[in-house]
This record gives sequence, C-alpha cells and structure tokens, in this order.
Amino acid sequence: MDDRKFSVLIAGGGSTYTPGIVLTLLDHLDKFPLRALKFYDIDGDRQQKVADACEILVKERAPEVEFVSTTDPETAFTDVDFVMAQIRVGKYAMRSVDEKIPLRHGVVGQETTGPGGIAYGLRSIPGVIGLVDYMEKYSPNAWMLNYSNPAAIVAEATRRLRPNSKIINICDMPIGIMDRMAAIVGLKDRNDLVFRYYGLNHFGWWTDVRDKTGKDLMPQLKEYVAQHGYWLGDADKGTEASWVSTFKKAADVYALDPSTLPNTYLKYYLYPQYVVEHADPNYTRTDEVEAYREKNVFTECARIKTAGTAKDTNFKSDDHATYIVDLCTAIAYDTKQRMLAIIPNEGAIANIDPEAMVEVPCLFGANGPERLAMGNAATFQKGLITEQNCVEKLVVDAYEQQSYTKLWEAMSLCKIVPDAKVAKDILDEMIPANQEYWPELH
Ligand SMILES: NC(=O)c1ccc[n+]([C@@H]2O[C@H](COP(=O)([O-])OP(=O)(O)OC[C@H]3O[C@@H](n4cnc5c(N)ncnc54)[C@H](O)[C@@H]3O)[C@@H](O)[C@H]2O)c1
Ligand SMILES: O=P(O)(O)OC[C@H]1O[C@H](O[C@H]2[C@H](O)[C@@H](O)[C@@H](O)O[C@@H]2CO)[C@H](O)[C@@H](O)[C@@H]1O
Ligand SMILES: [Mn+2]
Repeated sequence: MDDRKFSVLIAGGGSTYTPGIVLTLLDHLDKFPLRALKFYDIDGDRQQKVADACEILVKERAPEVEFVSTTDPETAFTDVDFVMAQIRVGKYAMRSVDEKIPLRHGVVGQETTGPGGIAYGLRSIPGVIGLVDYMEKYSPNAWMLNYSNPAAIVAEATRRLRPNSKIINICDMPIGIMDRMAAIVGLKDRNDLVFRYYGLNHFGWWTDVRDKTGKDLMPQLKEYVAQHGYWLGDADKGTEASWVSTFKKAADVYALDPSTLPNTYLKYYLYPQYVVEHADPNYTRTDEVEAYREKNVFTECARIKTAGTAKDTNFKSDDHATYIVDLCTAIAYDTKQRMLAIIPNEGAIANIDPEAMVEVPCLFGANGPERLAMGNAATFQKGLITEQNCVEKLVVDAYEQQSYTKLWEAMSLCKIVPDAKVAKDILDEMIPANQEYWPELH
C-alpha cells in the first residue's frame, strides 16, 4: 500500500444509510485510508441531524479525518476522490405516493418496480445527472458510485446523457442474497463464493455458485431455496416481516426456472397478483421504513448528539456499506476484485441488446469495472430481460423527449401492469403528484 489518503463525499448525507457507511469507512481505514469525509444534501436540516452524530463518531475514532457537512455544491464536490451517491428525490413522501397510486388500481406499488419505479426514475434522472455535473466541474478525476434508485433507469439515463462520466451504478440486493447463500452452505460470507450472474438491476439470475476450491454449491443451494427461499430461519428473527416474506417467496420464483437461482425482486414481475393481494394500500413499505429504519436512525443520531459521545452506539457496519467500501478499495488499489455492476452490455450477455444496461460480474480496478462474459440468456430470461429493458429505455425516451406517449408505452409494456387503460389511469394520477419533479410531458 502507498501513502495516499482519500477524500470521500456522501451525496444524500441525510440518508438513513449514512451512519452505517461512515462506521464502515472508519472500520476500514487500514485498507482504505481517509483524509476527508464530506456530506452533501439539498435538505440541510435532515442532513444536519445525521452530521451531528457522525461528526462525533469521526472525532472519536479518527480525529485526523477532516469532516465537512454542507448544502453548497462547490464546497462539497471540490477536492474529492470518490462520491457515494444515495439521493432519494422527493424523499419518503414521494415513495409513499409511488406505492399507493398503483395499488389503488390493483397494481403492484413498489419503490423500483412497475409504475412506482418508473415515477421514481423520472424524478431521479435530473437529480443524479446534477450530481455527475458537479463532480465533473469540481473534481473531474473523481469516481462516483451511484446506488440512488431506481438504479436501472438511472444507469440507462447516465449512459445516454453523460456517456463519458466516471459513474458506476451498483446495487446491494445480490450482495445481501449472496451473504445468505454463504450462510446456507456454512461459509462465512459472500467473499467465500465465486459466482456467475446475469440480468438487469433487480432482475437477474445466478447460473453458477462455487466455493473457492471450485466445489459446485448450486445443488445444495437449490435444495434449500426450493423449500425456504433465502429465508434463514432463526437467524432471521430480527429481520422485518416484509423482508422475511420476500426472502421466503424466492422459493416460488425459483420453481419457475430450477436451473438458476433468482433475485428476490423477480417476485414482483412473476407473482404480481400475490403481491397485490398481500398489500395494504393504506400502509405500504414506506410507512414501515418511516416507523422502523428512519425512526431508529434518527433516534440514535439524536441520542449520540445529546450524549456527546458515540462510544456505545448501536450503529453497525452492514453488507450494503461494506460492499461500497470494497468497491472504492478495488478502484483505489487496482485489486481486480470480482463484483457486480450495472454497465453497458457490449456482449457480456451474448444474445441481449449490446446497448442494454445489464448487471453482470466485473473485475474492478483503477480503470473501473471490466465486464465478464456470461454467455447467452436462456429463452425465458431473454424474453423477460428484453421486455423489461425496453420499459427502462422508454422511460428515458420519455424524459429526453418530454413525451406523454413514451411514458404511457413504458407503463403499458411493463409486465406487472395488466393493460393500457390501467396504465393510463395510473399515469394520469401520477402526473399531478409529480409536478414538482417531472419534466412537463406533451
Ligand atoms: N442500489 C441499491 O441497492 C440501494 C440500496 C439501498 C438504498 N438505495 C437508495 O439509496 C437512496 C437513499 O435511501 P434512503 O432510504 O436512505 O433515503 P432517505 O430519504 O433517507 O435519504 C435520501 C436523502 O437524499 C436527499 N436528496 C434528495 N434529492 C437530493 C438531491 N438532488 N441532491 C442531494 N440530496 C438529495 C434527501 O434530502 C435525503 O436526505 C435511495 O435512492 C435508495 O433507493 C439503493
Ligand atoms: O424497502 P427498503 O427501503 O428497506 O429497501 C429497499 C432496498 O432494498 C434492497 O436493499 C437491501 C439489501 O438488499 C439488503 O441486503 C440490506 O442491505 O437492506 C437493503 C434495504 O434496506 C435493494 O437492493 C435496494 O435497491 C432497495 O432500495
Ligand atoms: Mn438495489
């Protein structure tokens, strides 16, 4: 290791994920040393609550690291090596709208899938493009790791609108599932697995999972997933009920193609009726997040501020945060670690559009991700991927052309919307609700 120290900016400093990332960064200073840690958010009040606690954390654990929290883009983006982008344009208030409007029409209401994901996509595109532009203006050599959702639509937008930018779009769902796979076969964590995976974001399949000796783990995993999905039994006692239900439902998703292991998000596309039947249009995932994760994070931040110390904090390093720190380390030190990213296909999945933004394993090094070839998608996957990728492309067409028709087409093509009339009814309710955020559609 050389003597470089890095300056990291968290864009969306007021996010519920920020304390976990800060803690993980501080836990990994030996392999990824920091000289500065900055927060940037457009909601100064929300960010300040998180910053007050994180400033104490940094002072106690690494006083040599400069800490800055700001709403000024120039201060934030100047002299930065890595930007971790985690913004939620419209915040939970708009996530709630994304979930509740479709459900009132009998359609899945979900953060990143279906009409809710499309609505969120149109809000996120200008937000993330804005961050990329700040980075290029004030720190042109920096890398951005973007996990602001919906990552699939954001990735397609940045591919088209900022093709030369150093943005890498990522997701933690496969990471979380692979930690579960490791637990199922009795290994420590995802880093003990060698895997092959392909698809779109929140829309993919594992075709091969082995241990480091080359032993094929698929038969053992399949036997388990067929019965329990990715649910870990007693080890999941602290997991929220809706996530437990999602991990269990992977058993039914797996049944459709027993030659692969699925991403949990496929339940929304393959079992939409089941999801709607088990949903409450008046109390959706956003209500749970506000009552649980958001409440816990902000309560703990306030407690740390009042106590004036974070020595006894219950904030923990998690799989989401360790993945992001691993990615920075791989780029900074050119480790060529194999991890997933959402990147232009360009042959990685041989029989899929070369311009599709796909999620495949990459070797991460100083020049960013280098994709690995995954071969052909099987017919079932090819059909699903092609349709869903066209939905994502139509959303970006709608954004670029300010086109009502393209957006209606996107919603109508989407597998979880039953017909074009339902799509239009949902869209016509979403337009006024998103007036503050969407481009005007003609
Ligand atoms: N890709 C993944 O796998 C993954 C995993 C977890 C979370 N996420 C995403 O991370 C983001 C944060 O999630 P959260 O639940 O913590 O949300 P949150 O609402 O708690 O935090 C988001 C923050 O972004 C800020 N923000 C909104 N627009 C902004 C802009 N234009 N510029 C700067 N800041 C802005 C908000 O003020 C808020 O403080 C979401 O997009 C979520 O979907 C992605
Ligand atoms: O409904 P939420 O806000 O709790 O979660 C939505 C996000 O879900 C995925 O992230 C998981 C992750 O897979 C899991 O390992 C752990 O870190 O929790 C995360 C959510 O809390 C998904 O990948 C994200 O894109 C979603 O935003
Ligand atoms: Mn994700």
